[in-house]
Amino acid sequence: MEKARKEIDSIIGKDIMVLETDIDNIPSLQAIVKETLRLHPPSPFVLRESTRNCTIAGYDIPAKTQVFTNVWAIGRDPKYWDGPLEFRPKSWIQGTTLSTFAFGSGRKGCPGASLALKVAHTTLAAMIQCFEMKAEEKGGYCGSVDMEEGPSFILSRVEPLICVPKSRLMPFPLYHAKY
Ligand code: HEM
Repeated sequence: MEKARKEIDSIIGKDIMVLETDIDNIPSLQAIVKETLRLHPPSPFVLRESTRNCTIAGYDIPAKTQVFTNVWAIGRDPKYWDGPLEFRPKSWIQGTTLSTFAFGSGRKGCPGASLALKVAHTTLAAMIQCFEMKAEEKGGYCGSVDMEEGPSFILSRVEPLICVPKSRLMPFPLYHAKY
């Protein structure tokens, strides 16, 4: 997060607010979003129905069977990821050939993926630029976040995240200053 903040401060500065068009120049921000989607895909399963009898990984699947792909487990598989349970955005910056399945894949893949990424990148960039966040834990603000997830088809944390934002910049006058 600190690396992304430094990139935003050095590329965009503190006088104007980060915009969607700046995102291509902030690689660490894109890496943070990809790494978050790898470890915590909002939709942990992708569902398909087999059109004919087939065999997948040694399992015989009859036609018309619903098959769940466990996107959450693929993102944490030690066969593919070094330190799979650690949050390592760096591996995306170093140019991994791997990808995230958080948006599914193929013809039925999420049609909203590029919109979702644009919104996530721009919102996160503005939050990092404008605020320092402190996470609340058991009555105090310790700065760490409990990411334990509860069982569900849409992943959410067991403990809700409560953050206190501390302003670093005044966004609105800065935003207007660009026009
Ligand atoms: C972080 C945000 C999002 C995530 C993680 C996400 C994830 C997914 C996943 C995993 C699927 C199933 C893909 C598959 O079966 O291969 C899906 C389908 C879909 N998503 Fe998203 N999505 C997101 C945002 C959006 C947005 C912003 C929109 C619309 C503006 C959208 C619209 C759809 C639609 C319409 C489908 C069904 C596609 C079909 O059945 O052919 N999604 N999404």
